[in-house]
Amino acid sequence: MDYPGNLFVVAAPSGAGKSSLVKALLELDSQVQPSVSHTTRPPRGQEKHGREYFFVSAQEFDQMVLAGSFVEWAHVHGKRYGTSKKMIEDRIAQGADVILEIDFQGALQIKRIFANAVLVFILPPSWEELRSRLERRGEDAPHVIELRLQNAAEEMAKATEFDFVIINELFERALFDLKAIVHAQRLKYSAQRRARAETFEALHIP
Ligand SMILES: Nc1nc2c(ncn2[C@@H]2O[C@H](COP(=O)(O)OP(=O)(O)O)[C@@H](O)[C@H]2O)c(=O)[nH]1
Ligand SMILES: Nc1ncnc2c1ncn2[C@@H]1O[C@H](COP(=O)(O)OP(=O)(O)O)[C@@H](O)[C@H]1O
Repeated sequence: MDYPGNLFVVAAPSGAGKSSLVKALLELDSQVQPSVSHTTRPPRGQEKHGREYFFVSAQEFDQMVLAGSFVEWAHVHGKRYGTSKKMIEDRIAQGADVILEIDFQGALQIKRIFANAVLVFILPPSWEELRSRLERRGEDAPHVIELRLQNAAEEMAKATEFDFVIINELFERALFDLKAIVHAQRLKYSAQRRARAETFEALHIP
């Protein structure tokens, strides 16, 4: 499918820093809009319904699956998470750039549907640092942190299937890399559209 806006997908193991990086990007770049997913996991301390996620019951999630409302959805860390079709299609059709913060299963599904989507994987600098970031964040119970660390190895093995990998050691450096990817994709896409318009004009295709 071809839309005027770009689609960026950021995935990472829990605690690698993807939410912090995406939040910082959104503050710097008003052309990028977030996609707010639906989830069956409970909200954390400061999270608000409709801002970080739409927090829904398992039944509400089932209804959305049955209604075909998700462009992708997946089981992650024992809960379900999904991206609503309307949320992204409306925005990229209007020319906005949309960024999805989803897991690797969702990212690979998105790439099958939107071939132009740019997939970025965020890695932590080390296992020790990943654990200490999850502990310092202080939002998850110890057993939840253990489950997230157990899942991290399988998730990180998928990094090779992504278009870009960023190592989030120094935050500002990682943010610079993410901004550069967004900028490069915009330039590439606008050059492609210009070339196509010129070809159509030369061939007298309206
Ligand atoms: N497939 C899919 N994954 C999602 C979606 N929304 C969030 N996730 C992923 O679910 C995982 C857990 O997210 P969350 O509970 O917020 O924990 P965090 O990764 O520690 O911030 C992360 O890998 C998210 O990227 C979605 O709509 N679809
Ligand atoms: N480069 C970094 N150096 C040190 N701490 C970081 C860095 N990036 C993020 N953090 C911190 O690590 C914790 C996890 O980050 P978060 O963005 O919530 O990760 P994710 O969304 O990938 O689960 C947060 O407390 C965040 O402030």
